[in-house]
Amino acid sequence: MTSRPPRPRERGIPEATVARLPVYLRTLQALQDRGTLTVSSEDLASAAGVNSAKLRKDLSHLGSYGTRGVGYEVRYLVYQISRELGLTQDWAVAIVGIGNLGRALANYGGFGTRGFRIAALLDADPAMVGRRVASLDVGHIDTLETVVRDKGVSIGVITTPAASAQAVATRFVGAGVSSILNFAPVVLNVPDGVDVRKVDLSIELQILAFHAQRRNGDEGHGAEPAGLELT
Ligand SMILES: NC(=O)c1ccc[n+]([C@@H]2O[C@H](COP(=O)([O-])OP(=O)(O)OC[C@H]3O[C@@H](n4cnc5c(N)ncnc54)[C@H](O)[C@@H]3O)[C@@H](O)[C@H]2O)c1
Repeated sequence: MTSRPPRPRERGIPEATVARLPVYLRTLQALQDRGTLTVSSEDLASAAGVNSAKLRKDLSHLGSYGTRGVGYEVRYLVYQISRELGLTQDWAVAIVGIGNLGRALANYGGFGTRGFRIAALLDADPAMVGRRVASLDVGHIDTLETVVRDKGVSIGVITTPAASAQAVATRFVGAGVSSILNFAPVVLNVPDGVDVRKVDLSIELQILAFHAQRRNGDEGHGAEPAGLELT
């Protein structure tokens, strides 16, 4: 597990710089929304209302110097500033499939304290759409792309039946979500660069059953010869 990066003050970043970082961030996010990939220090400085020498000095405290002739990469700078401000710890999560399991996860209060915010709940069943679960209105699966964009969803949780899971995963990936937690009993195909974690309680139970069987067998028939292991 990685330790948290030192906070701005711990790293000796001047308070005046820290105070300007949210201004740069807001400006950069507006550029990002317009699809801008890179920005020169002059353009960023004028949009943020500071002079460009000050801006370059501020960003140098973050270890960000830009590239001569290109400027700063907007997306990376958004990430760097967010990280400095400690904003990267909030992960917006969308759950798709608000049945028994999806509802249980949505109602679990422990995610928020760990930086995971359930930002959206989606389902395909018209009887479920519009219902209120865990203080959120369940949205229709057809709105997935909009919801991912508007809520900044970075982790997708799939709790649909197996037959729907691949289609949901494909839509998550298409919407730019590159971290998926899959509870459906199916192997998902995703492109390189997308992380899928699969949770399967039945596998855990089978492992427990295996050990319990060995324990019971040992009690009933005497200990196995030392060194005999299943491979
Ligand atoms: N990983 C585990 O340990 C574990 C444990 C229990 C259940 N599961 C799996 O989790 C999944 C959900 O189980 P459940 O008991 O909550 O089922 P459920 O039938 O109660 O809920 C499934 C929900 O998914 C919705 N849905 C179906 N197709 C959809 C689609 N294309 N888009 C959006 N929503 C869709 C349904 O309307 C329903 O609300 C199943 O795949 C089940 O096998 C996994």
